[in-house]
Amino acid sequence: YLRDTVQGETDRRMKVYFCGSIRGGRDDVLLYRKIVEKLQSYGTVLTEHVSSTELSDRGEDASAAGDRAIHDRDVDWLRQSDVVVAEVTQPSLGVGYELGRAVDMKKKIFCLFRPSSGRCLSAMIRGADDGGLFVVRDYSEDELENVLEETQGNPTKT
Ligand SMILES: O=c1[nH]c(=O)n([C@H]2C[C@H](O)[C@@H](COP(=O)(O)O)O2)cc1CO
Repeated sequence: YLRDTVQGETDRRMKVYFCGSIRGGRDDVLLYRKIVEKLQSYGTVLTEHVSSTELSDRGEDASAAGDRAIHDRDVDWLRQSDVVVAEVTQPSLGVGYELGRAVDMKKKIFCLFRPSSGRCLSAMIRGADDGGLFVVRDYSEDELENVLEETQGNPTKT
């Protein structure tokens, strides 16, 4: 039952903050979709919009809310979250910023990177892996199902 509840709190679902590139580029949006669907079997994903194919690299409607509103809402969600899961293959300033803030908040962080992209992950992300609260996991697309199930780095195991 630990799967969809927070340890010691059987009355509420785990809150997951998912990070993925938006203005940094939407190349991996279908992968974000798959990750978010999987995470939704573990708990509530606060940032489901990140995985929406409707959302372009312009981001959410900034005219209605403004970038400040997006920022403040997201930092608030980050604070509320039990775990942060980030797909970090597509470089994104916003994702890097969220991860830095999350480290400061001492959140449990799980980063997923695909070496098959040919990219080399930022040292500020790979180098933040401490084998404890901050874990970076290299994976390939066909491993996606298993990677979130694994004990080591599994966001649902505390
Ligand atoms: O419209 C938005 N809504 C939003 O929630 N974000 C947050 C969530 C994503 O994990 C992250 C993406 O940052 P960026 O847009 O710099 O790639 O920032 C970012 C934007 C646009 O920057």
